[in-house]
Amino acid sequence: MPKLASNTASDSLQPSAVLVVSQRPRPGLGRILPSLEALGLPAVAMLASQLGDALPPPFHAAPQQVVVLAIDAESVRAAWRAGAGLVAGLGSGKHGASQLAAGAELLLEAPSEIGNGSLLSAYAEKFRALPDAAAILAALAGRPLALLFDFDGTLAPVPDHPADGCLPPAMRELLARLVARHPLAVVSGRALHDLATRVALPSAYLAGNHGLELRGADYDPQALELAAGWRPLLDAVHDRLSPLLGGYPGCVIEHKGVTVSVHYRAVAPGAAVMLRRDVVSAVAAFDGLVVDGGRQVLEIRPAIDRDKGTAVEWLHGRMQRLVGHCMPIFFGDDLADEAAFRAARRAGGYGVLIARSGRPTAASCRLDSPEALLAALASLLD
Ligand SMILES: O=P(O)(O)OC[C@H]1O[C@H](O[C@H]2O[C@H](CO)[C@@H](O)[C@H](O)[C@H]2O)[C@H](O)[C@@H](O)[C@@H]1O
Repeated sequence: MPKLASNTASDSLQPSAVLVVSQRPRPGLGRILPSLEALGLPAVAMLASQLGDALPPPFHAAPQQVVVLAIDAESVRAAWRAGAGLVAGLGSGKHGASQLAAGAELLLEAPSEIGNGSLLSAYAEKFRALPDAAAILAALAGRPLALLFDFDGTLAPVPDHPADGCLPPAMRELLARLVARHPLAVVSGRALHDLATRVALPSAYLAGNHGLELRGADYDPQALELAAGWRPLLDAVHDRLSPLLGGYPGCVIEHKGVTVSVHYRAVAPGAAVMLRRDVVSAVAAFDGLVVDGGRQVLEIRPAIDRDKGTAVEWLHGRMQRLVGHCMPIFFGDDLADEAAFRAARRAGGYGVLIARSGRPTAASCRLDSPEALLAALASLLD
């Protein structure tokens, strides 16, 4: 069966589910699920070892859309690594203190506190009031950093048409100065050759097609070979979708070699709902592909463990081999950037969300726009 991912664009400040997580099986845990469900959320209990690098998808929730109620410190750490939207602890005394020390953002001392709604309000407040990244970046000036950027919506304004995305001259000039001090990468959903032309910074690392294509001071032949093997399938899905999407005025289909984007920014809103449904059911006929949702775009890609997060891990590893320890900071704006935020966070760095207002995210701070990013980055040169 084809795998259809459920990465849909939602800016709601309400979580989609609560996971009750413990390190060891605890038969009594099921008793607290009804009080969580009374908050209006689906709730399931699971073991910390089931969380892995990203949360499993009960109810098709992305990690940042989930609250974890952790029963012990190890579960707090596992939830944090997996990118849960909010990590709360449940326990009192020393037990609770160890959960706070492990990174719990909120502590409920007893199950009776579940009903007070603090889980939901802490979740909404966290994302409504994401810290200003400008102050954080200014404090990092002079430290060894690895700077990793998304392209569209982050370094460059989102264009009306895919062909029009371009790096503003002031941003290019600033990046050229930054790359002389810090290893720097651009990690994009665009094809690598397209990205390389638009970025035009010879010493920057590049990742195209959401991490399926990588380019740096050296190459990763394994990743490139892997990507090439998927081309025939992507050709076939492109050929299937092209005539279908001809019936949707304004729709743009972009074949990027190993992924395909369907842009519906200019499609009438009512028709866009049908377009999304048609694309998902057409792709379901092809084994081995997933459809991810972005902002006014559907991204069709191979169902393999490569994304912007794996790209950040690979690039950061390469950079550290060249320059020694450096803290990764990933700047991004869209849902595909969440995996990269999680990877930066796991490596002890930061994600910076570029957005006019907060939304559930694994980023730890926010800037309003590419223009605000330009100003904040300049402080790294002070
Ligand atoms: O990962 P990124 O660098 O942010 O690239 C994501 C996609 O960017 C481009 O699409 C963007 O512009 C489109 C034209 O207006 C718009 O429809 C879409 O919503 C934007 O995301 C690019 O064309 C895609 O290939 C990238 O995957």
